[in-house]
Amino acid sequence: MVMKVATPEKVASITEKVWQSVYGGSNSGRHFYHHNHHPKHQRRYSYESEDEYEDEDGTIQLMQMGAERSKNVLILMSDTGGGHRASAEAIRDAFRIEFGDEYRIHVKDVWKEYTGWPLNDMERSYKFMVKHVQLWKVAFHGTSPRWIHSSYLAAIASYYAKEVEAGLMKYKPDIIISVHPLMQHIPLLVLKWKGLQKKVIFVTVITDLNTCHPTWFHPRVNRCYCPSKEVAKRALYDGLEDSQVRVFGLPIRPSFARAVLSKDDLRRELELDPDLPAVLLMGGGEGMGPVKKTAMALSESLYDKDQQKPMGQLIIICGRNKGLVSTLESQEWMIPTKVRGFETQMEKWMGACDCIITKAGPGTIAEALIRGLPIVLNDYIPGQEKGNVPYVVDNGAGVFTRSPKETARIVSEWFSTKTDELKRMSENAVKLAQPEAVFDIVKDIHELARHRGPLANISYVSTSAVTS
Ligand SMILES: CCCCCCCC/C=C\CCCCCCCC(=O)OC[C@H](CO[C@@H]1O[C@H](CO)[C@H](O)[C@H](O)[C@H]1O)OC(=O)CCCCCCC/C=C\CCCCCCCC
Ligand SMILES: O=c1ccn([C@@H]2O[C@H](COP(=O)(O)OP(=O)(O)O)[C@@H](O)[C@H]2O)c(=O)[nH]1
Repeated sequence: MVMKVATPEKVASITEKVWQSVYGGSNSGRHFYHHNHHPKHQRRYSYESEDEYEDEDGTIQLMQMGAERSKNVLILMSDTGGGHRASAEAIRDAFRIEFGDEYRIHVKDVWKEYTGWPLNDMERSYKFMVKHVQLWKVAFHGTSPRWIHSSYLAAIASYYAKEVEAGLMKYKPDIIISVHPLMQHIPLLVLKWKGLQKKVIFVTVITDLNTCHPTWFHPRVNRCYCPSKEVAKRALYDGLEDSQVRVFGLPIRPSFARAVLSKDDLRRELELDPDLPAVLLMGGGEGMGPVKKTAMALSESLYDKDQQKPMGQLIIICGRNKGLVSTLESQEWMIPTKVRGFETQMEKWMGACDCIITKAGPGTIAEALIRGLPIVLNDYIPGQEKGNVPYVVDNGAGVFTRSPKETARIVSEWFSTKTDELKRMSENAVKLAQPEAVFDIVKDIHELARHRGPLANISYVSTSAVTS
């Protein structure tokens, strides 16, 4: 039985009252802990027959003695781009849909919460590096050899061992899922040093479609979920065994996979023109790439000068790029145009449109394929996104051009003289889509957990043994 009661700081007194109402009498002999985020605080985690800790929303969870305990799943991610969080949330939602209360999911950037530089600042460092493309190229390719990244990450692991340990143990994970290239080596080393490697299930879910960085492949994971055959080949080449590798697709939010959406209804809801074909323009979670130039070119090309009326409409989603929103909001448009910031219901905007223009982000590509949107790729980040271009183009689901004018020309042809090409690409996109991937992944993890038997008796005792 799981009880939800009120929240954080007065934990001990409230919790004691609830314990009394559940068990009666005193709670002596049981441990109640204040969850202080500071890593230096020593904690003791007892995990056998009762359980109490803070939930995602700050609520305290109590488990009754002898009751079947929900299994804790910790999903490790970082907001370097928008794709890792989107995949993590997709996995969380699929667990809830498939298994309800059987699993308790925590989506966390443990590095940010618990460690120090450079791990706690990856978002900013990454943004800086990808803005200076040459720097990112050197970092990406320079760290590809295993001996370089393994020794680098091992050094960081030993420096931050205690903090990482505290960050992981706060969630008492039975299962750890990494959806980030830099979150295999460090946690696996810390688990090994703590003697927990065989008790905690550790899986990697790769969120790059093709040319991913070798840090994704760690030989000691229980499973490595690859989104494509190309990535699986790389995993096997890098030393993983067949038994570790599964290919289901890239995990996309269930709202994309299972929603039945009508374009007419969506256009009404989103206040779009009901009849004009619509193009969606975006640049990942951070609004990257040549968005402004492309928008201006589209405003020209989708205006029919002879008939003096628009032949299409434009929706621009800028993600977290607030500067881009304000620049675009101050422009004048010749066609109906909507400028939006970060949207939480991407499936609706994609469902209301007829094609998409985006940089080669794997999340956006996989979502667009599910919605059957032909794709114009207008940019890619060197390294991990480079291989996404042939993935889309060679499968006939889209085209690649860096030129905003060329992009605008292609879209205006799709909306006028080349509607058959648009239709064909849309069909190819649907063929390539893997909407069920996220469900296949969580079912496979569930099977792993079932075969592992009862996971409930891991005794998490925070010690200084790791660092010493
Ligand atoms: C001998 C030559 C040495 C070269 C000198 C380099 C020094 C090290 C500096 C930086 C390390 C760079 C790490 C590169 C590995 C990156 C692996 C990778 O694929 O990362 C991708 C992610 C971002 O995710 C992607 O986002 C995309 C969208 O924007 C898209 O969605 C894609 O699909 C996603 O996969 O990148 C990162 O998370 C990089 C974070 C950079 C952190 C930089 C910290 C700087 C300082 C020290 C490094 C600490 C970690 C060391 C790791 C070194 C070994 C890999
Ligand atoms: O306003 C926005 C913009 C983007 N996204 C999501 O952010 C992810 C972007 O991931 P991608 O891999 O395409 O690129 P990244 O942002 O990692 O560069 C996708 O799931 C998008 O649907 C979103 O939810 N709202």
